[in-house]
Amino acid sequence: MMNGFSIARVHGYEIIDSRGNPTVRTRITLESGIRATGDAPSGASKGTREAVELRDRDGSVKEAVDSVNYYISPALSGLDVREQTKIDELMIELDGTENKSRLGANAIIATSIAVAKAAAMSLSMEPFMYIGGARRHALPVPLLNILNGGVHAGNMLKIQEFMIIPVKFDSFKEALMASVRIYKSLKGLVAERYGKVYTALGDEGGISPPLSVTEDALNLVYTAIRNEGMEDRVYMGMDAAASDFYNHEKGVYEIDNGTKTPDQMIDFYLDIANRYPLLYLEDPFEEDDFKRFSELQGRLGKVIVTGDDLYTTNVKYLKKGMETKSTKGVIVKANQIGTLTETIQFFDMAKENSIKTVVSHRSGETEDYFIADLSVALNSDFIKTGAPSRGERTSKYNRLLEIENDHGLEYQGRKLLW
Ligand SMILES: O=C(O)[C@@H](CO)OP(=O)(O)O
Ligand SMILES: [Mg+2]
Repeated sequence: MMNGFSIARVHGYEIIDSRGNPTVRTRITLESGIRATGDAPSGASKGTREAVELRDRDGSVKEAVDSVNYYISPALSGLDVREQTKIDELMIELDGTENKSRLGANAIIATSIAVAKAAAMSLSMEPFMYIGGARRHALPVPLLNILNGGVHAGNMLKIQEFMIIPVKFDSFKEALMASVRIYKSLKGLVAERYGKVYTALGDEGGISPPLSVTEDALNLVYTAIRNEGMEDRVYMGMDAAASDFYNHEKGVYEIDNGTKTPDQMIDFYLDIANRYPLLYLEDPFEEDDFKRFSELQGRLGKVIVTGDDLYTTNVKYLKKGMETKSTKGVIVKANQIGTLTETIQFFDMAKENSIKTVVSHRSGETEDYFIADLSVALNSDFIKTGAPSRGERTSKYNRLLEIENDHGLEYQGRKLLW
């Protein structure tokens, strides 16, 4: 039956992401006249098990846009926009492949997000309240990637992300403002040590100084934390994104101007955790080495070893990770799996098993702040959304500030000190 919640039109078109690459935007128009959009973000250091982002040979996403306009649109027309699960399942069925390679995960996730936003709007609800329902809502601890390496930067650092984690604060705002001070202090340090010309930013807005050795980057970040007198309240994190510097033929990691065997990598991380206040370590090994993730997690105690490329937001691989006790943390990226429904299933499975959750952006983002709402909706422990310096990252931070300002929710930081 047609009502105000019925989908009148689903329209896809190309926009650009933060690297200037074309990506998919879906706009949903309801019979009531309400309109909402959803954008597909895009990764650079992708896991091989991710759902497929359809990209044409010329770099455009015209084929994915066609999927929205010629396949998804007619199938969704007339459906009640509040039926998120039914709509997501319909798109999965319409695609018919294991990895969403026919319609494209970019076409499907943009639509899935637009559906949720349109439903929230038509109920006059904040997206986080609509998606989270009766769940407890709280503000996540941000993992701020303030120094960039790997495939996100032009330097020779192999570790992709060096993060600060403002845990011991009473509010999200205080935590964020302290982090901004550390970020600025880092920028000053780099200018002082290498010259201002070296304060260029990487893809996620972190400084990308001309370094090649992990230790130098860690030292810079820790010095910035200490310069601000924050060493008792702010921890450190890294995303190695190790699949990107693993040499499959030789079975070694190419890092710090040399190579390390997987066992040497374990010692390398243990040593870092001994000398720095490391709380978080993402993708320390290549994406098939569940066994070493588990060994490292066992030996690192309280450090949250986290799987990103390891799981690709897919319950199938999370189950495997749980069997092998591979990690205490998971990255949650909606476009890795392709629908909101599957993303939430993955999130819930992690949470039910006491695994720490990190709702995350991609290195190619748009200004849409949807993941900020998603993190609050699901009561995620962390949000990973880059440095506090570029619009596509600050839109998420500013949305979290807005939610805190308007709803005064609790900050997850103190609770994390288990
Ligand atoms: O590895 C990661 O965690 C992400 C986001 O930081 O990078 P990308 O989107 O390039 O996969
Ligand atoms: Mg990662």
